[in-house]
Amino acid sequence: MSYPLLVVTAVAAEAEAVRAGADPAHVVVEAVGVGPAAAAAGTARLLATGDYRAVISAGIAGGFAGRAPVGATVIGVRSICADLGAESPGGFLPIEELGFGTSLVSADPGLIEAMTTALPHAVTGDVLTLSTVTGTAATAVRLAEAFPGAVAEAMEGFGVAMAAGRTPFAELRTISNPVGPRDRAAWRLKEAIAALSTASAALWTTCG
Ligand SMILES: O=C(O)c1cccc(C(=O)CC[C@H]2O[C@@H](n3cnc4c(=O)[nH]cnc43)[C@H](O)[C@@H]2O)c1
Repeated sequence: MSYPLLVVTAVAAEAEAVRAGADPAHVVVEAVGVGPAAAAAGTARLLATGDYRAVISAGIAGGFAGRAPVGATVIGVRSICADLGAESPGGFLPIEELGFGTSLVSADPGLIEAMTTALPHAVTGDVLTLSTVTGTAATAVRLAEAFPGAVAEAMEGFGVAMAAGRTPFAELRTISNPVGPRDRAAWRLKEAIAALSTASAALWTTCG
């Protein structure tokens, strides 16, 4: 028998949605906190204390205009830490240009294939990880231009991916709000959580 799949979320509401329809013998779901540091620390702790065949970072996210609308399901092919680097007079310098490693983790191709088969209507693309949620149109435009493959932004994927190391990794998101001017009251939390539950249940039929 193979090891279970580990799904890491930020908050309990996301974990409950992901658990829907999952067999706990095959899928373990844990909420570890908001942001890349909490995500990395929580994932590392879980991987050090149990055996898992793969790790998925799952939850809600902001969607880039014209790429992932509110209510969409997103499969992250790459998780990119968009604010890891340095400012310079000429603009943002990613960590790669500083010579200190990587800001990008590619998802496991086998997981992506299984997820796109289970979720044929999902949007596939890069998911940005940010410690600060985008709250202005100017930042949304800057990020969309700097990351043409980015369809969504959230706060945990890259942290989970870095902790996963050689364990196969992927990111699953459902869109609660557009990336742009902050309007927390307009976030479609209920709809995004429902979409996360539906997507997860579909996923467990093939990946669970
Ligand atoms: O208040 C609630 O009921 C509730 C239920 C589920 C989730 C939440 C959250 O606040 C989760 C925070 C989580 O959301 C991700 N997220 C969502 N939109 C964005 C965004 O535009 N930019 C960055 N992150 C976003 C993020 O991963 C947070 O961990 C509340």
